Amino acid sequence: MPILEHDLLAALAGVTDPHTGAALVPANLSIQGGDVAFDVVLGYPAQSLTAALRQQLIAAARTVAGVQNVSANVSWQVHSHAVQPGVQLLPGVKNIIAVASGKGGVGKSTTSANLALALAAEGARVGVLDADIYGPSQPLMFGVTGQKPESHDGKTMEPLESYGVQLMSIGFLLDNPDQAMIWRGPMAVQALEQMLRQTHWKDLDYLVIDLPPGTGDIQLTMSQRIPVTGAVIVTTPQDIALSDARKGIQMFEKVSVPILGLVENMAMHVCSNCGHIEHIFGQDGGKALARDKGLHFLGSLPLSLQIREQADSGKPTVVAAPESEVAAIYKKLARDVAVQVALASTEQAAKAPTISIHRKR
Ligand SMILES: Nc1ncnc2c1ncn2[C@@H]1O[C@H](COP(=O)(O)OP(=O)(O)OP(=O)(O)O)[C@@H](O)[C@H]1O
Repeated sequence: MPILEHDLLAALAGVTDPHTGAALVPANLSIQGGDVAFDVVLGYPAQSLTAALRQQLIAAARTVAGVQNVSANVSWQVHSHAVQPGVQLLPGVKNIIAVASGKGGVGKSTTSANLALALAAEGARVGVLDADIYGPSQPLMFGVTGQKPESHDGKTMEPLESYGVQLMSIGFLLDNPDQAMIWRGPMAVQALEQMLRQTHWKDLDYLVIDLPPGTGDIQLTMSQRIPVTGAVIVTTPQDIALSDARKGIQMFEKVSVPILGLVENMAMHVCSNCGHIEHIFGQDGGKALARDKGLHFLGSLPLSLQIREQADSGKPTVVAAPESEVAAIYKKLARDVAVQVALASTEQAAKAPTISIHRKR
């Protein structure tokens, strides 16, 4: 019995992308006798999902009359993103994700580190730029305190590498890690931009930038000068953090940087003795803010001793306890961010004028 392509496509469309909910579109479809072969390419790193999706697609194809053998290949590819007009692109970097918070101490650096490690765990090539001049904490979180970046040509710096992630931090360039940075805005922006552009980033799908907290001149100028794909806002559910997060959102809106979503950190505390849940910083404030501003809600992280201890010991949760519930939240969050990056690219492409080239006869 001949396989009807229409029936096959309808069956495959029943398998949806776990993050976007959209039907998966098979490419390179071939039908020969009872043999069916096709590829599915996701637009975000999804190493942990491909095997299960492949099984679902094979099972769906086998429901179609006449299908005997199915060969399905599920892979993913990250595309680079168009950036704000007039901003110089960064060689070796496809997408830049800025992680920002209005208020200090809400967990922006912890989220940046775990986000980067979770993207890497999903198979992406990832870098982190620690631009937090007030308290560079990535060297500590990645266990590379005291190490210095090398330069092979006297012009560019080689990023350090930890857990497969390329790393550059303002902290590597200070002689004394406890030294306070007392830079005025323009000087800080210049130093940060230099550090960004003079690092020899190698073939990155994503560069995560841990921005300094606040919404002042430094953050505003950096968002204008750095080719940012989009921003992730980190907040706690506490009113004061939410009010500062609102200012952060306004800042990115002002400079036309898309906001990829909002993370609610320290959302609840689970007592390690009795399991009782307490909302120390308030309940669902981040969710409500995301709803109010029409932003994608990326998820909630608990206030957890494990998150704090693992980050402090130079091994953030995603690498210290990769099978834990918390690591699963970070990995889902990372895939969600990557999906938002891919969607931002599509939207940007849709806004761009279509250019058709006609050959002169
Ligand atoms: N979900 C969490 N549970 C427990 N502790 C956390 C959590 N998130 C962050 N922390 C801890 O809170 C402190 C502040 O976190 P972090 O340095 O990530 O915040 P930040 O917003 O980057 O701060 P800064 O304003 O200094 O840049 C750190 O000690 C960190 O380990």
